[in-house]
Amino acid sequence: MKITAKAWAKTNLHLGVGPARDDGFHELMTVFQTIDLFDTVTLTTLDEELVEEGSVVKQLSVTGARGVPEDASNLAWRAVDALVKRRAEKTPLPAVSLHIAKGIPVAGGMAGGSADAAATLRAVDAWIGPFGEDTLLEVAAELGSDVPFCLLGGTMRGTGRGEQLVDMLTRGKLHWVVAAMAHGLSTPEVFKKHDELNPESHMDISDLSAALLTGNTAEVGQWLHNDLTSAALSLRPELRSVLQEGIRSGAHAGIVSGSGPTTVFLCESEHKAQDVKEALIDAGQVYAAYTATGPAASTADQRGAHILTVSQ
Ligand SMILES: C[C@@](CO)(OP(=O)(O)O)[C@H](O)COP(=O)(O)OP(=O)(O)OC[C@H]1O[C@@H](n2ccc(N)nc2=O)[C@H](O)[C@@H]1O
Ligand SMILES: Nc1ncnc2c1ncn2[C@@H]1O[C@H](COP(=O)(O)OP(=O)(O)O)[C@@H](O)[C@H]1O
Repeated sequence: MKITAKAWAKTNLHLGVGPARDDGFHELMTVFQTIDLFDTVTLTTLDEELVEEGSVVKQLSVTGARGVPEDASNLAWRAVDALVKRRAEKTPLPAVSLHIAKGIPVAGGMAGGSADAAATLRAVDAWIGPFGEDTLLEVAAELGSDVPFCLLGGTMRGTGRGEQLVDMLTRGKLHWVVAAMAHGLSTPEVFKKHDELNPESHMDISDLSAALLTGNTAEVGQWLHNDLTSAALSLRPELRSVLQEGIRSGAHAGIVSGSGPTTVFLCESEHKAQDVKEALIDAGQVYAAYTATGPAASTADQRGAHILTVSQ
């Protein structure tokens, strides 16, 4: 059996970071949105080999990016193990291989690993499920704070450590430029730097929520905000001039995506986004730039991680 699932990248239209909790995570007030860069994960059963104990994953390969682990530390591998453990029956299963085709910048604040975990949960669910949406969401939250959102997609408010999700109403599509850097940033390091710098927390999303309802891009642009900006800029001072170049070349607003170092720019139209992308590439500071729209999908069954193909 061969199952391919797809999951979108995310950005945070608002990322308010509250105090660190006893478990080390920070209380968040965030607005997630999918944007239409994506990874796919293909799970293939290796029917000649049955596994009675330990992981059913025997191989993992990655194309489209460097620096992604190809062992049991990969979030997609961990997602298979975590969901297989939830089976009521403990009968042996065929071994599987995983292949990840990356289109989402790695360690870029765009939830690439979380997207792969979410796509893998959908693939395993199609293989040996159904487990039910509640179990999938529970396992997703065990795997990482961003994984539940990657499973559901769309535009959602995230609280707690980001795993408590509520749908948000939005109108129309937003046009984005995504500027990726050659080297990623570690999320825990960015939160650590944030704690050292201790900037003011912004936990009010009412203006952004109202702007999203109008569908007016300039207004949405006015309320984009990320509390991790000072930490990301302190670790990567060159992001300041990338942000300036995006605005100079015509974007309404630019922000660091999540923990960075990817930056995202909100533009009035697809045409304007193309101009901003070219200006960013010409300025020579970014590794790659893409145009994208958010929220990513136009049909309900594709808004989060979803199955693309199943073959016997
Ligand atoms: C910052 C955000 C914003 O959406 O995304 P990225 O920019 O990484 O994509 C997320 O909060 C990242 O989520 P995710 O990447 O799933 O993080 P996790 O694996 O759960 O946690 C990794 C580490 O990040 C820190 N962390 C994460 C979430 C949170 N609410 N508080 C934290 O302090 C902790 O140091 C934790 O050990
Ligand atoms: N499937 C995966 N794709 C990308 N990175 C992964 C994956 N599994 C584990 N990782 C590890 O997670 C780190 C963070 O990657 P990623 O999820 O892309 O970034 P972010 O947390 O900034 O959104 C990477 O440096 C890599 O070591």
